[in-house]
Amino acid sequence: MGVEVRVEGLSKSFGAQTIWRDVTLTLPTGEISVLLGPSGTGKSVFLKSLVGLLKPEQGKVLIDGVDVCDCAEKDLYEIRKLFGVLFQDGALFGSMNLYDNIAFPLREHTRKNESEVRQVVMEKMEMVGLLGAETKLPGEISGGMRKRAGLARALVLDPEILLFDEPDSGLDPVRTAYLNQLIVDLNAQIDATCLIVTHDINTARTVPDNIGMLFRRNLVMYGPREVLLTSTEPVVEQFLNGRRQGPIGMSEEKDAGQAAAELAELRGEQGVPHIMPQLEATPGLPERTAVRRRQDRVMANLGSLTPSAQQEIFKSLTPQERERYGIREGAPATAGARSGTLSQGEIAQVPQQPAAAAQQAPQGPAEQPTPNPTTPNPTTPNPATRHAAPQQPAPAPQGRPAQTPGSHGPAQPGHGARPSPRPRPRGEPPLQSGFQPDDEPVSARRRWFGRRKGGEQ
Ligand SMILES: Nc1ncnc2c1ncn2[C@@H]1O[C@H](COP(=O)(O)OP(=O)(O)OP(=O)(O)O)[C@@H](O)[C@H]1O
Repeated sequence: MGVEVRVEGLSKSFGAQTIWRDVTLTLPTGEISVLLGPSGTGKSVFLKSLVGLLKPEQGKVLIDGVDVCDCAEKDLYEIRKLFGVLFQDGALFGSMNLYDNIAFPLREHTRKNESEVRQVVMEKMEMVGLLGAETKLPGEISGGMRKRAGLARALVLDPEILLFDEPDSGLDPVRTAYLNQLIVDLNAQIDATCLIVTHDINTARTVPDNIGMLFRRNLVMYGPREVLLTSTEPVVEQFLNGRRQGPIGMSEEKDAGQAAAELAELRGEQGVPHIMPQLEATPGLPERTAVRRRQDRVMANLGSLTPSAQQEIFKSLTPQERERYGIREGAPATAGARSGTLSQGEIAQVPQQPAAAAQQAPQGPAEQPTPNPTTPNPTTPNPATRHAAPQQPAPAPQGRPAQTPGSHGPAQPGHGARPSPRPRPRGEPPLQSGFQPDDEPVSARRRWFGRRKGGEQ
C-alpha cells in the first residue's frame, strides 16, 4: 500500500533563479500521477525535492507525518526507504552486472543473507521481464533494458512511493508502450503511489489518474486526468497536443501577441479533445485498487470539475458504477451541477459514505451532498489545500478494511466489484451538466486545478 505525499507551498530557487514557487498538490495514496512541463521547468528538481535530495527554501513535503524539508537526518533516512526512484538513464553502475546492480540496495540497506537477496532480485527481474540477463553489463544492453533494470533496482526495497524521471526518454514508441504497461501492472501489484515526469503525450494521455503541469515557475494545473485532458487552457492544450501554436515557445518565453495570434488561427479547428482510455492492468493481474479510491473521490467532487471533465467521467462509468453512485440508468444526467460553490476544504473532502451520498443524489452526481462548511472537521477550508487533490482516506472498497494513508498494512488483492474489462454504456444520453463553463467563476476552478491567481504569466 502506498502512502500519500502532500506538498504544501513549495518554492525552490538556485541563487537568483526561481525554479518554481508555491507548489501545492497531493499525490493520493496508490494513484499514478504525471507531472508535465516544458524542458527546464523544474520537474526533475521537484522529484529530487520530494526525496529530500534538494532543499526547497519554503514549504513542506509531508509523508507519513514527516516534513521531508525539515526533519532530522535519521527521519529522512527512514523516509527515503519508502521511495523507489527510476532515474532517466537507469543510473546503473557500469562495472556491475545487472544482478549486482539490482542487489545493491539490499546489500547496502538490509541484513538479508545472499540467498534472501537472490530471491528478491530474481523476483524483481522477473517482474520487469529481465530473467536471463543477470550477468549482462549495463553497457551490453539496450536503453529499454537499462530502464527495466533500473526499475527492478527501484523495486527491491518494496517502495511505497515510486518516482519515474522520464522513463520514456530514449525509448522508441513501442518500448515506451511496454514500459507504460509495466508501470500500470506494477501499480496494480504493489499499489505504490507513483509520480511520473514525462514529455510523452501518449504516456500522459493513457497512464495517469492525475496530471499536473509546471510552466513558467508555477504549477498551472493539477487534477484528475479528465480535467487536463479536456482542458482548453492554452498552455495545457498546446502541450498535450504537441503544437507549436500557443504560449510555449522554443525557449519557454514567447511573445504574448504572437501566441494570441496563433491561438486565434487555431480557433474553430479545435473541439473538446478526445480522451483516450486509461491503461488497465494486464488480465490475470490484480486490478488497481487506486482506481476505485480515485473514483469515489472524483465522484464526490464532481460538481467542482469542468463540464467536459464531468462528461468524460460519466461516459467512463460502467452500469455497476452508475448504480453505486446512485445514477439511474436511462435517466438524463441532468446535473444542476454546482458551480464554484465548494469551499476549498470541501473540494478536498472524500465521501465517507458513498452509498449514503448516492441515495441523496439519485439523479446524478452533481447533487452530491455538500458537507456543512461550518462544521469543524477536516474539510475546514485550508489555504494549503487549494491546489490539492483530496487528502482524506477514501472509503475502503467493499469487503476491504479501511486504511489510512499512512498505514502500512499489506496490500490486498483485487478491489471489490469493479468489473474488467469495463464495458462502455452505449447510446446513453449526453450529459447535460446544468452549467456552462462561463457560469463558473474562474477562481473556483483554480482551487481544484491548482492554477495560481493571475493564470498564465
Ligand atoms: N543543482 C542545481 N544547481 C543549479 N541549478 C540547477 C540544479 N539542478 C537543476 N538546476 C536548474 O534548474 C532548472 C530546472 O531543471 P530540471 O532538470 O529540473 O528541469 P526539467 O523540467 O526536468 O527539464 P527537462 O524536461 O529538460 O529534463 C534548470 O535551469 C537547471 O539548470
